[in-house]
Amino acid sequence: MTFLAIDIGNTRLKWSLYASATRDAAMLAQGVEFLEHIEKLAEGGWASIAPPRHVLGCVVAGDTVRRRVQEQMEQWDVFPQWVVASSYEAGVNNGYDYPARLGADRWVAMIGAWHRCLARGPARPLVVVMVGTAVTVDAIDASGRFLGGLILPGHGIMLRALESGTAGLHVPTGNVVEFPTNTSDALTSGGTFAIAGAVERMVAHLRQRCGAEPCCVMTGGAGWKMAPSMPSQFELVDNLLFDGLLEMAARRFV
Ligand SMILES: Nc1ncnc2c1ncn2[C@@H]1O[C@H](COP(=O)(O)OP(=O)(O)O)[C@@H](O)[C@H]1O
Ligand SMILES: CC(C)(COP(=O)(O)O)[C@@H](O)C(=O)NCCC(=O)O
Ligand SMILES: [K+]
Repeated sequence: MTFLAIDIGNTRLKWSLYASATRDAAMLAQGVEFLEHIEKLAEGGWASIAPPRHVLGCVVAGDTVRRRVQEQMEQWDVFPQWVVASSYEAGVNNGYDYPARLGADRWVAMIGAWHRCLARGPARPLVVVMVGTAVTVDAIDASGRFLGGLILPGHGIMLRALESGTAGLHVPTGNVVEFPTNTSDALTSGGTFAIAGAVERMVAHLRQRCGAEPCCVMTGGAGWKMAPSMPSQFELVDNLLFDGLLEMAARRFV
């Protein structure tokens, strides 16, 4: 009864195989593939795993990528399900104007984070930050309603935008410092504090809106880069998307 969870972002595909589609399932195998290399999954990471009984994935990288990944599953007799954000799932209400237009990865991350915080105590408002190709900063109130969220460029996109829009900003990666005194540090610190600042504003807005201190969770491939510069209450969670997919799978595949 193994279960394969897949998270396809705009840069990388992440997958995780579980012994069952249940909340505390044992993880059997995990892998990461850059989108340029997803044709190799069937003969690479997925060649040696037992055929999964269920597959649930979220994809924000477009239909062509999704089809290419599905082709890699033809060796198995399984019909993958792909998450589409809806108006309600797994305890979370979706306040987006058009619920289905919310990125599936944001929806899954919020559901994972919501249950993670609930497992620790009474419901609190929640801020979920995902630092991937883009950065998203999403807010949920203490009743489980997604109130709305921010989308920002990620580190790579910010740097490329500055490089292509100016004549003099082609420099190596720098360090994050409070008062940068060279171009490299100025660019790296600018990007990092742009993200940290947006996050601080969202935490403040949510605290004000709900009148309670939010639970704060961060995830994503570039989360470790942001961690030292984040407001102190943030917890970095590597498997948040997979936690969310497991929550959903436990309800779908019973
Ligand atoms: N080893 C790495 N290789 C490439 N990018 C990395 C690596 N470690 C962290 N990153 C950062 O993580 C981002 C990709 O994170 P990820 O969560 O996989 O994004 P997405 O979900 O959008 O595909 C990259 O934009 C990069 O900034
Ligand atoms: C905001 C995103 C581009 C983030 O993508 P990622 O950085 O995870 O690759 C993705 O969630 C997306 O395409 N969302 C759809 C638009 C929306 O959420 O409003
Ligand atoms: K992502």
